[in-house]
Amino acid sequence: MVLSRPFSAVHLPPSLNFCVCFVKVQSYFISTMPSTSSTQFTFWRRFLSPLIKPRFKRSSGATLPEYVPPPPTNEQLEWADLAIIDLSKAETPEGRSALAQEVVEAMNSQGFFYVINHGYTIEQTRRIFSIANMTFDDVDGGEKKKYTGKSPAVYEGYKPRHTWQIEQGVTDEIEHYNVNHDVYKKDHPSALRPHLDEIDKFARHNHTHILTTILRLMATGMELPEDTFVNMHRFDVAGESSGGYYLFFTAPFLLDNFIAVRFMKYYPRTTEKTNVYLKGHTDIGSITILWSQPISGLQIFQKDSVWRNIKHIENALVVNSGDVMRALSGGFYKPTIHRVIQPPKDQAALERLGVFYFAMAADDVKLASVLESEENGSAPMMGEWRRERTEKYGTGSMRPSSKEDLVEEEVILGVVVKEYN
Ligand SMILES: O=C(O)CCC(=O)C(=O)O
Ligand SMILES: [Fe+2]
Repeated sequence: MVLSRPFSAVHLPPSLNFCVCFVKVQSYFISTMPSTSSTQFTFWRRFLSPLIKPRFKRSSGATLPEYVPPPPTNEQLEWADLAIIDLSKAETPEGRSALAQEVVEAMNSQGFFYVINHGYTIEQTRRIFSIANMTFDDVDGGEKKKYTGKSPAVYEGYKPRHTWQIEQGVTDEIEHYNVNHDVYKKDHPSALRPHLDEIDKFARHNHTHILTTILRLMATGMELPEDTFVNMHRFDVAGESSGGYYLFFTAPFLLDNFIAVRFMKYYPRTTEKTNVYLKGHTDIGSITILWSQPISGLQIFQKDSVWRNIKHIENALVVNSGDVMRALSGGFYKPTIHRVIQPPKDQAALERLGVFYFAMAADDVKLASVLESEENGSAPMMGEWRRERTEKYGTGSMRPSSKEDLVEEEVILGVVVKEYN
């Protein structure tokens, strides 16, 4: 540790000198913190950022290899009949109250819905898919290793293939790259750096336009004040804190918000052991925004106990809610079980590229129903839930349910979590 720079303010009055030294030592401490843990926080980074040497430069103008999406399947699968929410109608109060009812109905019937007119053009969306593809195809193994998430409790950076158990003796073929919604919070592989501003805009658009509108519609659908859920999903936790003594000195180290853009690539399976690529599950977080892509395989488990397929709609979003919305809404919005199986024959040999925005509440949000007036002491905090669920996922810790066939389960923080085969 080189102390000469942090302690270079020796000509200032002692009290000021102490402050400068304190801040600089803090800044050194924070800049060296392991970025995978929940101890590295936006507030301090923002506050001290002028004092921290940038770890990489932004640049732009690099060419982006174009990803050409494959055609949709020609096979006649059994498709789920999902509602289409036209987000452009949310611009007026009348439009919003009509859409809120549509969202409630869609959530109660299928649990998934499409969103169109979300504000991104086909060209903008295609560029994001090109960036996603490049993240897997144009980064070498050494760099991938360097940017692989260090903790199983946090989805950050790459998640390599073969880290989850699908069934006995079968692991996953899925590679991730997770980007915190605060895109500049961490360093990224060199191929991605010229495109960080574009990813940043994408994260902000997903958050401030799409997620926020959906959360408002869901609150309105429950006759709650429009911003009830939005307030729990602040883009920048620290930016909204009041700056009181406690928050200033303590809470920033405890708070974060693990909303992330996720790029995902499924590689074709070479073993015939199972056609399941991602086991039936409900999502850990609150809202999942899936940018529709043409390779089939995503299925939802419907009320008549039939798995039905999600059809691709060009430049639409496929939206669903997860465990967190169930908790916050007191069961009003229940998550729908879904899985990914091997794509149909005409697509089975293709790689399946996905782009997502996974929203979670901020770590300091208690996962209790907003309808309960009494404080629910046993409800977990978002941060605990996120860490426990993420850490246990795919480890094979689930056990067969004694009540339901083909279901495995375990109890996490007092909540029964299930997976479906
Ligand atoms: O790849 C997909 O289509 C869905 C993935 C998914 O359900 C998930 O990552 O939670
Ligand atoms: Fe999912």
